[in-house]
Amino acid sequence: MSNDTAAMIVDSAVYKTLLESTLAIPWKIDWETLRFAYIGPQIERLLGWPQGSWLSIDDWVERMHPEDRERVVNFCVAQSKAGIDHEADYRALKADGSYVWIRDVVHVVRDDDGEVESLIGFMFDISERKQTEERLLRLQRELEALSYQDGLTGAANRRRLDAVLETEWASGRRSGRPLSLIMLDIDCFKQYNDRFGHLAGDDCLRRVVEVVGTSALRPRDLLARFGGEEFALVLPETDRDAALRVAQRCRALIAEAAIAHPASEVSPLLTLSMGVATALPSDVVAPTWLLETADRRLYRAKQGGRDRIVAE
Ligand SMILES: Nc1nc2c(ncn2[C@@H]2O[C@H](COP(=O)(O)OP(=O)(O)OP(=O)(O)O)[C@@H](O)[C@H]2O)c(=O)[nH]1
Repeated sequence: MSNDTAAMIVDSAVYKTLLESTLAIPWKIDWETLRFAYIGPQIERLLGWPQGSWLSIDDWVERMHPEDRERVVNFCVAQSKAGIDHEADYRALKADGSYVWIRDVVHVVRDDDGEVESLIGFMFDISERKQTEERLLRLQRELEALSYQDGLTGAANRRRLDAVLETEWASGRRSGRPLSLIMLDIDCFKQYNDRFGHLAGDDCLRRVVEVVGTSALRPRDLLARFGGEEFALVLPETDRDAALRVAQRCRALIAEAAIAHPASEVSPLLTLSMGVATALPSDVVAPTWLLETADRRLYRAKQGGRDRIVAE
């Protein structure tokens, strides 16, 4: 044995030890036969399938989450055919039936003629990273939801109301369907607070949201807290008569809820005043027209003695 050969044998033993002692799992696939030429023994520790059970690319495909399979296989095959190094994240099936997130980093090896000869790569266990990513995504979604929600009542907040009004206005302009808005305000709420205290006032606001929330039943309807004890109900694709019926239902539901309000000037039970506005969204009038008109009508409902609806 020459010194060079002996050195090569020592080198390959060193490489093998190095490869098989890393957390990343090395592998090699022969491109012509699509069979595993090698896979690190660490694979058994990670996935539970013995080293010798990885025979062909089919074993790799079958041990992949069905939802990831098509995307990952199509992508890897296309990149390999094009001779492009690539990486893919997917869930690998463990022998116990659970899944592990894997990042496969693939190098395409070509022969002297430039033909693809084999694929070599490393599989990395990225479950922890994925879990962190998912946690962050969940937090982000929660934060997003919170930033569109009124903290006290859980109704949509002013920001969400403005955004929904804009999109529903645009949608109404396309569809030619009317958009309605009801402004609702609790009657003599100052006296309620004065009588029962601010915390009881907060509870009352929550209760009103709960009750009014059941009066508009379509998925696109939106109840938002406009500020203080004033709320807005957005009713897409709803004409004036239908909006008036929703307002009447609100009034009836609040009466049915029978929230005691002995300090009210209007009734011993809590009541609402409402202004209803309907528009055919067009380029001429802005969505603020709805807010202003409903608010003006609400003011007239207050002036007219409260506990009433003004719709024109
Ligand atoms: N508890 C509580 N009260 C609030 C909140 N926001 C606004 N208010 C109270 O709502 C009351 C609104 O008073 P006004 O604007 O005079 O209205 P009102 O007493 O309902 O009278 P009318 O609307 O004319 O019937 C004030 O006392 C505010 O302090 C809140 O988040 N919680």
